[in-house]
Amino acid sequence: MTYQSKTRQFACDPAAVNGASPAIRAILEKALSGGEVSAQEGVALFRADGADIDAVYRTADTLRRRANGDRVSFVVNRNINFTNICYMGCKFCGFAKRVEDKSAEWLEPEQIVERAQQAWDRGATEVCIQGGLHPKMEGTYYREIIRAIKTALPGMHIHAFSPFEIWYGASKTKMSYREFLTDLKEAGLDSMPGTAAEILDTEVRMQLTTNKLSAERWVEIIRTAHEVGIPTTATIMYGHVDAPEHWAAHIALLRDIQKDTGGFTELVPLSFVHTDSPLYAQNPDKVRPGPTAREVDLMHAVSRIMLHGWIDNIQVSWTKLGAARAQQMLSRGVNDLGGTLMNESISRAAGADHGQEITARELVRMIRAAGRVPMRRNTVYEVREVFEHHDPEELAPLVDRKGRDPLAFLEMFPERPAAIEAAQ
Ligand SMILES: C[S@@+](CC[C@H](N)C(=O)[O-])C[C@H]1O[C@@H](n2cnc3c(N)ncnc32)[C@H](O)[C@@H]1O
Ligand SMILES: Nc1c(NC[C@H](O)[C@H](O)[C@H](O)CO)[nH]c(=O)[nH]c1=O
Ligand SMILES: N[C@@H](Cc1ccc(O)cc1)C(=O)O
Ligand code: SF4
Repeated sequence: MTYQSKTRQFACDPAAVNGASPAIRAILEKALSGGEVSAQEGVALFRADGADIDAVYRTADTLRRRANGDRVSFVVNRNINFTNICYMGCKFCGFAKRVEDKSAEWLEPEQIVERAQQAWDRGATEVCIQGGLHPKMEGTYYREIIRAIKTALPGMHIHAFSPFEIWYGASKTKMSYREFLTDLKEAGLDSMPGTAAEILDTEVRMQLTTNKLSAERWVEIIRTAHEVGIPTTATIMYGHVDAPEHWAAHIALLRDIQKDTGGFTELVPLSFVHTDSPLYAQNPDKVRPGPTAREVDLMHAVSRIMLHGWIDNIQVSWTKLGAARAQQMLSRGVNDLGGTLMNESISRAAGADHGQEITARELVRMIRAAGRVPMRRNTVYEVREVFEHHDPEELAPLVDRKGRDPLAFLEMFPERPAAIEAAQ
């Protein structure tokens, strides 16, 4: 079955393309009238300059408004990295530690459940769980984590395990990807992060990592997840040894998968954090220190344009960019600010300094300050509450589980609870 696009529309908006050069104008007009921007045309958009850049941004903003209106969404969630012990040696990663390292961490199922329970008590609807590929870990541990959480918190959405972790679990249990994914779904896995994608290009991957899942396997596992009914996010990690050709091909590949499966919920561009990354430290002449500001703007805008009608949620990662830049991306085609996260570690381990958590209240304020309407969603983009009123006193009491107003509930914690603060 082919997934049908819901938001393809066929009206060009001349104001968006005013002032652009003929070549760029033609591409943008095609996008605005419902046509598909090819990978080659995507490269031209990534290379846009001068007045062309503004036309790219205006087009992305117009398409964003058509797809999402004025709403900007976010999800109340907690990030749980159950181990940072990993020997895969991805060169860009500052998160992985060896068993003997002082900061090495391993969480038992009870500790994971305890963190999930604290998150639930603060109004979280999702736990986002990923970890290192611990050499001694049993492949059955992934299932164990899911069962432990679902037993204690049947209503918590479990967004967990990258395709690389699925590859690892399937190899260790000697199951096929389909069997392993079906088993996890049966245990309660609700959706998966589309991380481990990095850049889906063999030559780039060879420079980033020697042991990581190939691009072909990433695609195979993602397609299988979608086929067995597990939706996933999609990511691209950019700004290191890559170029516009890789970005446009990567986005076009995601679009092709989506046409077949409809299983992607969103795209999250992840800017490479170079500060404490071995990749940059070992080769500062060849590796870029993350994307430039212009590249960050264009990545969000061109993703919106190329994916329009196929993946209509473009998320900005505040952990990579910080709140102020994340807010600016709302005029570059972005309609989602991701999760509150509570404990962010992967970006911090690579040297990012944007904090561990943004509260729901802060996100609401950020979105309002950008003139948009905040919307709390669940992981699969179902609306949970819309904050239409600009006066916080007027906020309709938007009721979540057990009749509780989750924002009122969050207010009970003006400070982060000590247990959350202490958790790494
Ligand atoms: C740290 S891994 C955890 C899951 C699992 N170990 C894996 O590799 O799939 C999750 C993702 O974090 C991102 N990441 C790691 N280091 C990064 C860095 N220095 N800058 C930006 N993103 C990074 C990568 O996209 C990676 O796939
Ligand atoms: N956990 C991290 C995320 N997660 C993305 C969202 O919070 C969420 O899980 C998704 O929106 C589900 O729909 N993003 C980061 O950049 N860093 C994280 O650690
Ligand atoms: N944004 C990803 C998860 C993620 C986790 C850690 C990162 O460093 C980056 C991304 C997802 O939900 O699909
Ligand atoms: S990106 Fe994932 S697999 Fe690679 S070293 Fe880091 S934690 Fe391990």
